[in-house]
This record gives sequence, structure tokens and C-alpha cells, in this order.
Amino acid sequence: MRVVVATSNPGKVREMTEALSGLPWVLVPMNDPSLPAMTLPEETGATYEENAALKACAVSLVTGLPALADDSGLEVEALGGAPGIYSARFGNMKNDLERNLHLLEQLRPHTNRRAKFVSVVLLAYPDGQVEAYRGEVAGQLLEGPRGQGGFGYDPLFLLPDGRTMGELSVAEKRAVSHRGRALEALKSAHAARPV
Ligand SMILES: O=c1[nH]cnc2c1ncn2[C@@H]1O[C@H](COP(=O)(O)OP(=O)(O)O)[C@@H](O)[C@H]1O
Ligand SMILES: [Mg+2]
Repeated sequence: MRVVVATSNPGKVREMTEALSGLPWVLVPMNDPSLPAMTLPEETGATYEENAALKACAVSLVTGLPALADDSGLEVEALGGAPGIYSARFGNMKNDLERNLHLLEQLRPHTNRRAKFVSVVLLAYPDGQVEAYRGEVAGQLLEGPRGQGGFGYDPLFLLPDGRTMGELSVAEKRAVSHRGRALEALKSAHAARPV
């Protein structure tokens, strides 16, 4: 089965492709030359589920193929759960580095550094059916970045084992991360059936 990956985030493409390698699926990036040109819709939903459905359904409709999307975010306890679903546009900053600096700035007055990552991975079919899988991981935010791996807020996110998410390989990140957990649930649900 060909499944289109409905994201323009190369970090997500890498993690999804690695995590689902055991399924008999061919994951096709949405910019593949065999597919019509398309852009992702605006994320106007109020939840990760809604935003993931907006992205996956739009791509499935245009391509006529099942499409897989992820909507995810970082929820910081001291910031009342922000940036959450707005993680990709936090502070209106234009790249990961600036968003990380903005986060450190916001956290400066706080001693509570607890945070979690949340991911909702959603598979949409051209007939309108959808299935969603959620994963979470808890950690602490450091005062400076560590590690060159992953993407986004990974270098600031300290796991219980003393490493940041930016210090993990793709396979190590899959084993513990929010997206890895959501993808594992999708994988188990599909391991037993053909589609
Ligand atoms: O695994 C992760 N590591 C680090 N940051 C993440 C991770 N997952 C999500 N994020 C952050 O949350 C944002 C989620 O954005 P969203 O899912 O709306 O779209 P995106 O595909 O455009 O990045 C990312 O841009 C990133 O800043
Ligand atoms: Mg989003």
C-alpha cells in the first residue's frame, strides 16, 4: 500500500519512515514527483487531532491515497501548557533556534522546568475514514541546548536517563518519544491486517 506522508517537516518524515519500516507500506513524501503539487492547509483546529485530520484528509483527498499526518507540540507546565498546539509558531519565531531561545526566555523566571511532548499520528483514507493514535513523553527543560540530533525543541528536552532528545539516534528517539509511541500504536494496530 502506498501511503503519503502529509508533512513538510523532514524530521517527521525521517521518524515516520524509520518507525514504520516493518509494515508492508511504501511511504511517499508529499512532494514526490508522482503526486500532484499541493500545500498543507492552515492548522485552524483546536486540538492536535483536528489539525492532524485537516492535514491528512486534505492530502488523501488530493492524491486518492491514504495519508499519514502528525500534529504535535510541547506542553510546558509553568507556562500553563503552552505552546501546545501552537508549538510550530511559538512567539512568531521563524526557525527552531529562535523558538528555542524564545522558550528559554519565557522560562527564565520559573524553577518548574517540567514539560511533555504530545503527538497525534492520524491516518486518513480517501473515503473519509480516519484513525488516530496518541503518544506522550515527560521530561525537563534545560537552560541550554545539548545534542545535534532530532529537531525542534529536542536539544532542550531532558529525559529521565540524563540525555536530551537531541542526543539520541533516530532509533533511540523512536523507543521513547511521543511520536515513536503513537507510531508504535499505529504499527501494532496494522501489523495484523493487510491495510
Ligand atoms: O519530536 C519533536 N521534537 C522537538 N520538537 C517537536 C517534536 N515534535 C513536535 N515538536 C515541536 O512542535 C512543533 C509541531 O508542529 P506541527 O506538528 O504543527 O507542524 P510542523 O510539521 O510544521 O512542525 C514542531 O515544529 C516542533 O517545534
Ligand atoms: Mg500544529
